[in-house]
Amino acid sequence: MDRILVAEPIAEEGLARLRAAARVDVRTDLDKAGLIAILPEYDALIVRSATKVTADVLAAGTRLRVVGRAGTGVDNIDLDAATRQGIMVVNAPASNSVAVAELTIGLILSLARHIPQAHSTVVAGKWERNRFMGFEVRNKTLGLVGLGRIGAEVARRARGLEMHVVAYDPVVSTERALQLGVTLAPLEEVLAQADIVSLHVPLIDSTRNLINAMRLAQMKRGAYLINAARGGVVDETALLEAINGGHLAGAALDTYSTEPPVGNPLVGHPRVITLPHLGASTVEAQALTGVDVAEGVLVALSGGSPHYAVNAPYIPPEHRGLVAPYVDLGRRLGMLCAGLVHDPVHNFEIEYRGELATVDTTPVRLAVLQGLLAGTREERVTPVNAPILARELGLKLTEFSTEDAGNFSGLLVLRAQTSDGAREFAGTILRGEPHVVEADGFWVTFVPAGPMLFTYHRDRPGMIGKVGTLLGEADVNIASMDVGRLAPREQAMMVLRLDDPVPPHVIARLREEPDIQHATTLII
Ligand SMILES: NC(=O)C1=CN([C@@H]2O[C@H](COP(=O)(O)OP(=O)(O)OC[C@H]3O[C@@H](n4cnc5c(N)ncnc54)[C@H](O)[C@@H]3O)[C@@H](O)[C@H]2O)C=CC1
Ligand SMILES: O=C(O)C(=O)COP(=O)(O)O
Repeated sequence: MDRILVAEPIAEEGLARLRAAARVDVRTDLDKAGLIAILPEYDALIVRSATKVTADVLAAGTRLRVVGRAGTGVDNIDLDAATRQGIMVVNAPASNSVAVAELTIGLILSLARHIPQAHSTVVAGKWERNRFMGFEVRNKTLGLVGLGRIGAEVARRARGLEMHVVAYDPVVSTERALQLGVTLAPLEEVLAQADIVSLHVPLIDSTRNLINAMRLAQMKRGAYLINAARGGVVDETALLEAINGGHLAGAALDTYSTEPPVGNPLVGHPRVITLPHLGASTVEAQALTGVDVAEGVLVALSGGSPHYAVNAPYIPPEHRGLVAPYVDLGRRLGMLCAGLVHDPVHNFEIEYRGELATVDTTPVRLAVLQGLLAGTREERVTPVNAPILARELGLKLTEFSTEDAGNFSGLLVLRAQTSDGAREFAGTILRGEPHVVEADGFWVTFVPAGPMLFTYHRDRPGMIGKVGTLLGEADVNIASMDVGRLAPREQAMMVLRLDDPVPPHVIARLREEPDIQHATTLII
């Protein structure tokens, strides 16, 4: 049974799903050294934003197949290191958008009416009704930087408050913006027009310190900044200067460059509202997040295609039933080809025929690459790191589709082009199970699974008996057998599926047979 380490609090709904399918340990007490010490025992790790899943943490996860982020931002996970190690990263980005948007509206109104500051004075026994003159947000302009899931939810709600909304987002279409009642504009115009600017971009290389001194200077004098995205998007020193210098009226922050923001001079500033990264902290968002991340992690552990995979392709539900068995077949076909073709290969070709020609076959390609590389590397090869490894090796792959699949509904063909010509392997799905129908140019039919023996031999009476006797003497049980040949008494291939691995001395004996040119055993 798979073991899952949950390193930060997630909702009971999510834990229940995980516990139904795996052994789950909730350990929210671990520091980095403690995490590294126990991670080798786990197949999956689940975190929120506080755990830094750095390259050295991932390196300790020798069994780790998936990291689940119970939330949206994955800036605390070293995605490159995870990808290189073949570890899938999944998150739950659809679950907390409304929670963050509602908090943002709370911050807009808090800034406009000084709600937190006024509350503190009453608690302190004061009654200062003239000190906290506010302004109405109606007819004011909200500038959004990032109009993705959260930005869009904020826009809808701000429109309900009768605000004008302008936004900068390099990928959002004008149609989408129009639907939301938002005017798109370049970043400097958004900053110049807005009375309140709110950030809703991910922390990635291109957004780090996006809101720097120059951008802050482009903001309207007396405007406010809200950051419930990530601290690293704002140059916090420049922000403090902009507030102290009087260019900005204030700010509201939920996120900081370092969390908790110990020693951060913005904390405690009379014109800065500070929250302890509460954007996602609603009962509803946490319940959804827990369930989404649990599902993603469990699908990843089962070798499937999770909905929210950050570093792996996603198969749309309508194609899943069709594509999933070919993903399995692709990996096995790749292993078979790598196991039987030992000549240098100039180029691999994948041909998708019949029903496969109509769907997105990216996951099949990744699985073929995984199969081709699986036996050649010290590190684990998965669909996540297979493309990087293939690129590093200079492996060339071309793909094409053909609608015709002969008598099959779909056919996956893998061809290895060598200087001696093409070596062809093909498979299909029969009764829901992957079957090879062509192995190295021979028409044989078998399920590629478990210990297998392949002989390349001359078709002669008694060959099958000889091989059977040798295996029998070594107590190797034969599960199934098939023979393909180019012509009677010509070149042939025998394929045996076995219940037990073939001992090396049996292979050596087979290779001594004058009519057997090659005998190879593979475990697929
Ligand atoms: N405070 C909190 O507790 C939470 C914070 N977040 C943060 O909010 C971020 C956004 O979340 P979603 O809206 O769900 O992500 P999303 O991916 O749906 O939207 C992000 C948008 O930012 C845009 N963008 C990227 N670079 C940009 C740039 N340089 N300028 C302007 N726009 C740019 C993208 O095109 C995209 O439309 C997350 O990555 C996370 O860091 C998310 C959830 C909770
Ligand atoms: O989902 C996100 O990106 C968040 O920032 C929420 O973080 P949290 O899960 O509350 O640590």
